[in-house]
Amino acid sequence: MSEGEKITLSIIKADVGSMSGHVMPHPDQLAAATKVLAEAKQKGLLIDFYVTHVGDDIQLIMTHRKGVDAPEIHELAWNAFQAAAKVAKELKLYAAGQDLLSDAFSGNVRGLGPGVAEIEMVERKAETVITFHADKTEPGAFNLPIFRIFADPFNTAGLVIDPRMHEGFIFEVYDVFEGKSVKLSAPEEMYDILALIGTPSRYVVRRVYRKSDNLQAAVVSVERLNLIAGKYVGKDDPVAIVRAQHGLPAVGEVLEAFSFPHLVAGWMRGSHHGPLIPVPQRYARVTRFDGPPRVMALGWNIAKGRLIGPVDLFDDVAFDETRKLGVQIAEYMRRHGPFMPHRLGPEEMEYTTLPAVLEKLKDRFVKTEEVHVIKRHSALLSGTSEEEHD
Ligand SMILES: O=P(O)(O)OC[C@H]1O[C@](O)(COP(=O)(O)O)[C@@H](O)[C@@H]1O
Ligand SMILES: [Mg+2]
Repeated sequence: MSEGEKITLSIIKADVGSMSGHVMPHPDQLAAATKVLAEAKQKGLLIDFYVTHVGDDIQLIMTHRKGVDAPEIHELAWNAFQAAAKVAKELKLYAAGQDLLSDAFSGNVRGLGPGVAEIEMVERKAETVITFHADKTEPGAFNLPIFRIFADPFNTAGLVIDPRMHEGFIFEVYDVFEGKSVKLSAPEEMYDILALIGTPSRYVVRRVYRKSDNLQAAVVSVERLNLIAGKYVGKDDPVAIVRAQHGLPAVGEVLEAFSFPHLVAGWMRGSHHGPLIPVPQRYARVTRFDGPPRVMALGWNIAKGRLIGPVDLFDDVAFDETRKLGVQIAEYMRRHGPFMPHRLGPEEMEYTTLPAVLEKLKDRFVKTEEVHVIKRHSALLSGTSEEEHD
């Protein structure tokens, strides 16, 4: 590979079945996916790859020269997931093939169930990259930390101190309901950015670019499984890629944004809020109430497409207090049982299995006197008659 040649880092992930409910995949599933990718590496389609999991989601981390959205790479990932799903079926694991929403591959895994984060880059002298892998949550879970990494000087000292990033960053915000995106500039438009991304169920920070030279610094998967399937099939469990160092936030600045276990949606049945807890690989399995939501960070250097690493970045005692606080918050939220704000609000519950339950009760509602009282009261307030108000 010559200097300045472009390579692509792709993470494609899916839940294709797991052991003991939704806790973690079986090692044979990882082995089956690894075999498919190893063959592709031997044939020269991939430069390098790494297979891992967070909770019940299998993560394919791949480098190649095919660019983003390349049909060959997406098909390869699809085949790897099919192989892992086959193992899940043989072992009678839970939810075998869950995220493979179609029987056939059709050129691109986007819209078929798996989550995708890809970035094409010209390798820098030392290309430091962090991949984030979350379980029991949605893509908007990355909004808060990504904002803090690239726009908050209280998190990222480099925004103030380093002239190479002092101009700030461009945020591409994606509306998952409309399929539209808008580019906004930080710090000038940071209140507008927050006006959108403070609603993480709808607006997701999809890509971030350094303003001075348009270098792409981050990408987040935006697939919302339930919106694709039209019903609840499992949670999105997003992934993200963040490039670091040398004119970008340092690795420590990137990780710092995860030192606060903020509340995210997606815990238990995709229907509850809980803290996002940063964990090392050994804790990347979800048990309490199928959670709480968690995120793993892997550190890499990329050398002519070769993946050097990973470093298990949250495997640091300095994150112990975050984890402790996260567990306390989890305990506090759990005590609300089926009540909001632990359970998601009605708008988001539309995309879970709750509507089927509410449907059954629909015909048992009868009009009551109180309604008239309320109507009369509203009519009085608005100066209309009760009939007019109807
Ligand atoms: O009704 P089922 O099939 O048991 O599914 C419920 C399961 O769905 C989940 O929300 C799935 O989580 P994932 O999205 O990580 O697969 C679990 O919390 C829960 O156990
Ligand atoms: Mg999952």
